[in-house]
Amino acid sequence: MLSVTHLRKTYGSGGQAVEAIRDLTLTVGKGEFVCIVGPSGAGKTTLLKCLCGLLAPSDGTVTLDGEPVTGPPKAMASVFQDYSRSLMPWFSVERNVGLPLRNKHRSAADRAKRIEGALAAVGLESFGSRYPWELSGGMQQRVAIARGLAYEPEILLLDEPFASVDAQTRADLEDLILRVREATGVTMLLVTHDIDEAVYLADRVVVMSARPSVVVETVAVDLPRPRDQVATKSLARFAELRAHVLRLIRNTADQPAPAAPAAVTGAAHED
Ligand SMILES: Nc1ncnc2c1ncn2[C@@H]1O[C@H](COP(=O)(O)OP(=O)(O)OP(=O)(O)O)[C@@H](O)[C@H]1O
Repeated sequence: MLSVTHLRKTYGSGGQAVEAIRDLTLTVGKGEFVCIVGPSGAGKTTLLKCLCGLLAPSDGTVTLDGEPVTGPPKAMASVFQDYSRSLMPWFSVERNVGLPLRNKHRSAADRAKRIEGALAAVGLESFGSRYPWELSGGMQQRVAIARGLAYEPEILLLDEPFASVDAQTRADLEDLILRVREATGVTMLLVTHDIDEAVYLADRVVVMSARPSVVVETVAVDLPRPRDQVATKSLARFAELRAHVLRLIRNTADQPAPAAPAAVTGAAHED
C-alpha cells in the first residue's frame, strides 16, 4: 500500500517560497486504480515527484508497504506526459523499453522476453527495431508505457500520460491501460486534467484543491467493470459522478487558500 500522510511541499524559502502542497493525506491500496485531479498548478506533479522519491517532502511522510520512500522505490515505475523528452531518439524502441531493466540484473534472454511482452501488451510487437522518431505521437507514448510495464512494477505512476495525443488515440490508450491493469493487477496512480478520463478509469478519484493544495474529497467510482468508452460514458451514474467532480473542482478554484492544516484535514475524507 502507498500511503501519504500530511504531506507538505514548499519550494524555495523566505519571500520566494511557493507553498505547492499544504496538507495531503491519501492511500492507494494494492491493485487499486486511483486518479488525481485538481486545478492547474494544484501541485499534482509535485505530489507524484514526492511519491516516487524524486522530491523530498517539506513535511509529512510517504511510505510504500510501510517503508519510507526516500528515493525511487524498486517496485515503482513512472510514465510522464512528454514522450518526446522521455524516449531516447538514438535508441531503438527495444532499447528504450529495456533501459530500466539494466538495474534489474537479469539475463539477456530474460530482458528480451520482458521487452517483447511489454511491446506486445501495447500492440507494438513488430516495431522493436524502429526508432521513436519513426513513430506517431500515440505510438511513442505506447513505447513509454511499454517501458514502464517491462520493468514489471507493482505500482505505476502516470502523470498526464495521454495529454499530448489526439482524442481517439487518448481513448485507445485509456483502454490499453485498463486492459493492462486487468491482466497484471498492477496498482495505478494517474494524474489527469480530464475529469471524464478520471471517472472512466478510476476506482477512486482524489480531488485536490487549488494551491496550496489539500484533498477536497475522495470520490468512490462505483461504475461496473469492464468499462467501455461508449457504454460506460452513457450511464446516468457516469454523468452524476462527472458532474460531482467538476463541481468540486470549480468550487475549489473559486475558494480562497485553505486555512490551518488541522482544520482542513478534518474536512477531507478518505474512503
Ligand atoms: N521547482 C519549482 N520551483 C518553484 N516552484 C515550483 C517548482 N515546481 C513547481 N512549482 C510551483 O508549484 C506549484 C505546483 O506545481 P505543479 O507542477 O506540481 O502543479 P500541477 O498541478 O502539476 O500543474 P499543472 O496541472 O498545470 O500541470 C505551481 O505553482 C508551480 O509554479
